[in-house]
Amino acid sequence: RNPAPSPGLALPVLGHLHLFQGNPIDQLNTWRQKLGNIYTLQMGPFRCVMLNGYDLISEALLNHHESLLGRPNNFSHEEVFKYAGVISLEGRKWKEQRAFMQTTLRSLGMGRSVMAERIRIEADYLLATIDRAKGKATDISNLVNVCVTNVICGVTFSKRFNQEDKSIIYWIGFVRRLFQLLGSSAAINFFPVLKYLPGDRFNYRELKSIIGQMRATVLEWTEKDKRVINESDESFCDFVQAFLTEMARKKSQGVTDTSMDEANLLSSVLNLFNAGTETVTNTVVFAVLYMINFPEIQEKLYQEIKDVVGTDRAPEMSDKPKLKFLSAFIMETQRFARVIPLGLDRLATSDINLGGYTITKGTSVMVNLDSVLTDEKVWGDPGVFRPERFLNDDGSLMARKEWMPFSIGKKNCVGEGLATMELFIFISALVQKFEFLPETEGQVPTMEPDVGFSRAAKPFSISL
Ligand code: HEM
Repeated sequence: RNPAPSPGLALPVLGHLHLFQGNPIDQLNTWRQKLGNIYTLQMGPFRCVMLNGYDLISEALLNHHESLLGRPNNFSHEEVFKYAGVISLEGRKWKEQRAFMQTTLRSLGMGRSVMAERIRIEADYLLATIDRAKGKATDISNLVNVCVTNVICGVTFSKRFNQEDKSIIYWIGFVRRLFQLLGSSAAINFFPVLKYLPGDRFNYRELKSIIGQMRATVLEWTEKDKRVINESDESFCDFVQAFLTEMARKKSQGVTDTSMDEANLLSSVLNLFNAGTETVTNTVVFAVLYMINFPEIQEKLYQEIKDVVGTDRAPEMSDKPKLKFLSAFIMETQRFARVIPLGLDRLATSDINLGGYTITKGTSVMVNLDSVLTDEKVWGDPGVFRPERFLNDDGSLMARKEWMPFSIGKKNCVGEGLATMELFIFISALVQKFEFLPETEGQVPTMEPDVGFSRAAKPFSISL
C-alpha cells in the first residue's frame, strides 16, 4: 500500500483543511504543481484523493469506472439529495436510474430536431425579452435563466412559464441560492456538528428550508403532470410521465428489486433542474461577457453567421457544421469559464492502483476538471481566450480529447447532448440579433468569476 503524497501537516480533527487559502480551485492547482497529478487530502474525518491532468483522470474514469461508483456518505448526499436520484445513487441503482434518464432524454428528442424546436421557441422568447430592454442597461442572466429553465420544465413536465410568472422567478431564486449554499455549507460535510451552531453560520437551516421548498414545488408540478398511467401505453411526452409509466410496468410485472419509485422520481427531477439550468445559463452569460470583452471576436462571429445563414432566418442545428468559428467560440467559452470545475465526488468501492499509488476502498475521489482545461502542457496559453485553438489551419474544427467540461466516462454529464444544443441555439441567436456593448463605454465588465460549487460571471449589465 502506497498512499499518494499530502501537502503538509494534517492536524487532528481538521486534517488539511487549515491549509486552504483563497480560491479553493487555485489552491488545488497549486498543490498539483507541488505534489504531482495525484495527492491525498485529509478533509476533516474524510480521506480524499485528488486526481489531476488528462492522463490520470482518463485512466481513472475509463479504466477503473466500476470501482468508482460509490458516493461519499456526507451531508450533501444525505440531506440535500436524500440518497436518491441519479446524482446520489450508487452501484446498481445508479445504473438503473442513469440508463433510464439517458434513454428517456433521447426519446424526448435530445440531439434531434424536436428538441431543437423546443429550444428555438425559448430562444425566440429570449430575443424578444432582451429586445424589450433595449435602451436601458440590463443584466440578462435572469432572462436567460427563465428560458433555460423552461427547456427543462418542458422536458420534465411539458410545462413552460412566462417571464413574469412568480413561480419561475421563485424557482430560479431557489436554484441559484442552492448553488451558493452548497459552497457555503460545504464545511458541514466534514463536521456535521456545525449544523447546530447558533446563528446559522454555515447556512444549514436556510439550506434545509430551500430544499424543502424545492421538493414541495417539484412535488406539486409532478402531481399536476400525473395522469392515469397504463403500463402498456408506450407513449409519453415528458420525463415524469415516462417515469410513471415505467413504475407501473415494473409493478405489473411484480418487479420489487427496483429503484423506479416515487422517491427517485422526485430526486431525479430535482437533479435535472439542479444540474441542467445554472450550468447552461452561466455558460450563455459567460459567452456574452466574453463577446463584450473581445469585440473583434464578436464581430467575427456575426460575420460568419451573416455569411452562412444570413439575417432573414434563425440559425438551425443543420448550420452548425458550417459555423466553425462559432463552434470553436463555444468550446473556448466552456474551457475558459469551467462552470463545473470539479467532477461530482465519488467513493472508491475497492482498492485501485493508479499513478503508482494505491487508493484504498472507502476513500473519496475528486476529479479536478479545471486542471485539465487549464493545463499549460496541453493548451500552451490557457489564460488567453482564443477560439482559434480549436481550429485547424484549413479552418476545420479540431477535436481535442482534453476538452472535457462535461467530464468523461460512464458517469459523465448525462445532459451533454441537450446542453450542446442549447448552447448552440441560444448563443447563435444572440450573435445574429444583437451587438453587445458594455454598460459604460470603455469599461468592460470583469471576467473574474464568482467561484463556489459552480462558477458564474459576476453580475454585469449590457447595453445594446
Ligand atoms: C454547460 C452545461 C453543463 C455542464 C458544463 C455540465 C457538466 C457536468 C459535469 C462536469 C458533471 C459531473 C460528471 C462527473 O462527475 O464525472 C455533470 C453531471 C450531470 N449532469 Fe451535467 N452539465 C451541463 C448541463 C447539464 C444538463 C442540461 C443536464 C440535464 C438535462 C445535466 C444533467 C446532469 C446529471 C443528471 C449529472 C449526474 C450524472 C451522474 O451522476 O450519472 N447537465 N454535468
